[in-house]
Amino acid sequence: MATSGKIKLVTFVTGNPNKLRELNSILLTAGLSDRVVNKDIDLPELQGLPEMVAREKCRLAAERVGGPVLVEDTSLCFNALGGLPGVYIKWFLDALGPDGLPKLLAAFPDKSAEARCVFAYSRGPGQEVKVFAGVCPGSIADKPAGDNRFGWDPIFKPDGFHETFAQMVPEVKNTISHRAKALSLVRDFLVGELE
Ligand SMILES: O=c1nc[nH]c2c1ncn2[C@H]1C[C@H](O)[C@@H](COP(=O)(O)OP(=O)(O)OP(=O)(O)O)O1
Ligand SMILES: [Mg+2]
Repeated sequence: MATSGKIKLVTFVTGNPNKLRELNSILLTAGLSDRVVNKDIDLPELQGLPEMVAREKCRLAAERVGGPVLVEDTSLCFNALGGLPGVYIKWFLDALGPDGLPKLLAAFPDKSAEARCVFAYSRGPGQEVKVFAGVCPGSIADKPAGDNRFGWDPIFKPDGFHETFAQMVPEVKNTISHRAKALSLVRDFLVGELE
């Protein structure tokens, strides 16, 4: 376990292959994708504020892996609902599906929303946890549109675009998304952290 100096590899702990694919393509352009390896460990997720969820996930991942880890937690916040479903989006999506989510906003004229991504990094068990957040403002479409490959992508339209994330080519999503914004901070940090 590295406690000082530089590290060789970081383990990105996630069970979500779509997150992994996006991370790899975003970090590839920075020449860092071969320094991040994946492990699918089912970690318990404390619920609460997004940053705390990511920090706790990271602390547990570091204990399980015994070395440098990266995790992330993603939220989808509907402004008319005071930020809900937020960190609970996974359970709302599982229960309602992408076509059920817009119905939560049926009674509200305000369809605005924010996609939020918080990455958390630690060098190992008991080590400091650093967080990197990215936000993408947008709105919730009335109906799903596009490729139904990744979560709520078919109902989220980022501001400035007429398409949902699911209708975009990956290069565009990966330039403007919540994950891309958080990963640009992660990338700058990892450049100094990796040997
Ligand atoms: O860019 C995205 N576009 C569409 N959907 C997304 C995105 N990013 C996460 N999602 C979905 C996955 C999960 O239903 C929920 C977040 O929950 P979250 O706990 O962070 O993800 P997860 O459990 O799938 O993977 P992990 O093993 O990293 O915890 O939103
Ligand atoms: Mg999860």
